[in-house]
Amino acid sequence: MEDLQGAAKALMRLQDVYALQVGSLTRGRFQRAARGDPVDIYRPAVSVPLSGDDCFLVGKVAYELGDFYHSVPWLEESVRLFRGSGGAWRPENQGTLEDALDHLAFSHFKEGNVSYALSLSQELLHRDPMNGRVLQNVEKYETLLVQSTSLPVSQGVGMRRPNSTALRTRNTYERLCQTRGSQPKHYENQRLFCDYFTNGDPVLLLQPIRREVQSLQPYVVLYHNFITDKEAEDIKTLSQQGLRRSVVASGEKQETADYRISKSAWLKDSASVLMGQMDRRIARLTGLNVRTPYGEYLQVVNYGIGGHYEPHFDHATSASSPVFKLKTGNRVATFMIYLSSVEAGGSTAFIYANFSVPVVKNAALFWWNLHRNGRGDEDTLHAGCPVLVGDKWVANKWIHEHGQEFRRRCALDPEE
Ligand SMILES: O=C(O)CCC(=O)C(=O)O
Ligand SMILES: [Fe+2]
Repeated sequence: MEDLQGAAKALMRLQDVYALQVGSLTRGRFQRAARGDPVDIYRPAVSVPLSGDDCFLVGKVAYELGDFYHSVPWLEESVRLFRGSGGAWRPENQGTLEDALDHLAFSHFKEGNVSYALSLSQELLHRDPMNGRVLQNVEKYETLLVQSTSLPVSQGVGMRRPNSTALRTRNTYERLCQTRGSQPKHYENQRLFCDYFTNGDPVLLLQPIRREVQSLQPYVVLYHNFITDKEAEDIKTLSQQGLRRSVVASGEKQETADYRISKSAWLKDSASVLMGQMDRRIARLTGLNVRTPYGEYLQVVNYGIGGHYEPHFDHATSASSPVFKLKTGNRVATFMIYLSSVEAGGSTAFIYANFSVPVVKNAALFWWNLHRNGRGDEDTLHAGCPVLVGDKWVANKWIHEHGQEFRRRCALDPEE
C-alpha cells in the first residue's frame, strides 16, 4: 500500500512541478498546458498509455488523502477510459466505472461543483439503481442546488492546489525545474566565466579541469569530467548493497520524509581504493582538508522517477542537528558529483540565487554553505528537481569547518 501511495504521489508531484496535463499522461505523453495546443516537454520513444484502472488507483490515493484538487483530474480520466471500454469489468481491475463515478462525484462536491456531482451521481444511479447511498446523495445535491439557485456554480470553482510547507518558494522552485538549466549566461553577468582551472596544483597543472562558474553569490562552480565513466559505474556498484530509503534530520533524529524521495548509501574509506582517490582529487581542486572526520564519507544517492529533494540547506540550521555529531563543526561546503545523466528533469535548483544546473554526467558541483564568519549562507537554499524520465545518481562529499582553519580563513570584515 505504501508503494502504491508513493507511486501515485510521485505522479502527482511530476504533474505539479512540470505542469503536466493528466490527459496527456494517460496517453503516455509528457505535455504542458499552453495557450492553444499542448506543448511536448519530453518525447518518449514509446508511449505507454494508462488504463482506466491505473487512473482510478491514482485518483483514489488523492481522494483518500482528502486531496480533491488531484483526485478530480485523475478520476475524470478514469471515468472517461472506463466509459470508453463500455464499463466492462476485467478481473485485473481494482475499480469499476461505478467506483470511479462515485469517487469523482464526491470529489466534485467537495470542490464546490454540486451540479456536476449531481449529474455524475445520476449516471451512477442509472447503472446501480438499488444503491441507497447514491440515492441519498442525489437527493442531497438536488436540495442544495434548489437552495442555492441564485449562486452560479461553474466547473473548477475553488480548485486550489493543496498547501505545501514550501509554498513560499514553490513558484520559483517549479520555474527553475521546468527550465532545463537556467543559469545566467556570461553575457548577462560579465563576471561569470569558464576556464581551465589548476588551483596551482602540480597534478592539475598537467591536466587542468574545465571550470564553469555558475554563480558568484553564493559561489557555485561546476567542474566538468571530474570523474570517468568507469569510476562513476564503480561508485554506483559499490553503493548497491548499502542503498536504503534516504532520511532527513528531524530534531536530533533522522527519518524518512516526503520532501526527500531517494535511496542513499554511505561509502566508508575502506570500501575501495577509489574513496581515497576521490578524496585526494577533491582536496586538490578545493584546497580543503576532506579526510575523515573533516569530510564525511561519500554519500551516494539514487533517485528514481518522481524522486526529488525539495528546497533545503546542507548545513545545520539548529544546534541539535546530527551534522554536529562528528564534532568537526558545520558543513562548510558541498562537493556533489553527478554519477549519471538523466533523460528529463532532475536539475539542481538554487532557489534564492535563482538559477538551476542541469545534470551533467561526470561533472561535480561545488559550493560554500557557510559565510567566512561561520554563519549559514541562506542563498544556498537548493533542491534536486523531480526526475521526470530516467534514473539519477549523485554522490555528496560534505566538508566540515574544522580542518580548514588555514585553508578557508575568516575575513577582516566580521560580516563577510
Ligand atoms: O540531487 C541534487 O541535485 C541535489 C542533492 C542535494 O541537494 C543533497 O543531496 O543534499
Ligand atoms: Fe543538498
